[in-house]
Amino acid sequence: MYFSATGTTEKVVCGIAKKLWENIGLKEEKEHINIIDFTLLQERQKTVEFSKDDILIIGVPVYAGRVPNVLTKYLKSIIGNGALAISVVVYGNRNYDDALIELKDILEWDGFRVIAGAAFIGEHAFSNTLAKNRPDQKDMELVSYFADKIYNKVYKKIIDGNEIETVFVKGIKPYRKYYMPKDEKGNAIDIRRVQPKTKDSCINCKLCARICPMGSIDFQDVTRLNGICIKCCACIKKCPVGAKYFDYIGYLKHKHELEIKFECRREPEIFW
Ligand SMILES: Cc1cc2nc3c(=O)[nH]c(=O)nc-3n(C[C@H](O)[C@H](O)[C@H](O)COP(=O)(O)O)c2cc1C
Repeated sequence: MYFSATGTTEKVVCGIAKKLWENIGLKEEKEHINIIDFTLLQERQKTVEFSKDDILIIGVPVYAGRVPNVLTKYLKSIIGNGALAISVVVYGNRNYDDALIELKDILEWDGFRVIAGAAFIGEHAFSNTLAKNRPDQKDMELVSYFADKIYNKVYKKIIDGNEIETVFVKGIKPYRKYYMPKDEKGNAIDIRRVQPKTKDSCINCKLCARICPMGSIDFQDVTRLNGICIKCCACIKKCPVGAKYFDYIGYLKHKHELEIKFECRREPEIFW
């Protein structure tokens, strides 16, 4: 299961699932694997329930150092019934702060047994240069290694007949506040009300309206918003003619600051 507005979380979660099912030796993958992409609003209106024999691999991007708050209600509605879970967060090379521990806590609240966790890095949604093209080949090698570790942990315990241990992941409780960017004078830059604009070059293909995770872009008039914008940047990064953009000065400064301050490559962290 994943939420992935710009595709990086999807790549990591599907990479782990693919390697895990290769290790298990599943041939007819469709019989055993169920992919739930809950990026779109209509998918988040369905109920999802697991059984004790399932393994869930679930990933969300890090927004403001936490699990995206618009997803909390949906994530808390998943019914675990004692299934095993692997929690994954993907962040844009700044930090994942308390997102991984928060996701693990939500899964436990749902009734899952969380046996592994990971924080991977994906190209930052705001930028075309920060963590560019990640997860890359090196990241995907670690994805495979992580899947091997999960396989060994589960397989060995099943053979030995022991309970599979739950995992400790990095993070602080109580969780820190949502990360808020600051201007040069130290004042908070609030980008919550910022909305994307549309250039005249828009070809009205409606892709942005179809992929908006909040269903907020008006289908009849794609320059209008009918709901909230979470700044996921799906409409910006996926527009075939580059017609969507943000021009709010505080947002642009924050993006520029991130690109400079967090230029140095960070590496994924895995826990099992
Ligand atoms: C609203 C918003 C807030 C974000 N906050 C953070 C953050 O706190 N730390 C960080 O390193 N990356 C942050 N990012 C970057 C995303 O975590 C990163 O781009 C991720 O790869 C996006 O996942 P996706 O491609 O699956 O949508 C943020 C992105 C958005 C859209």
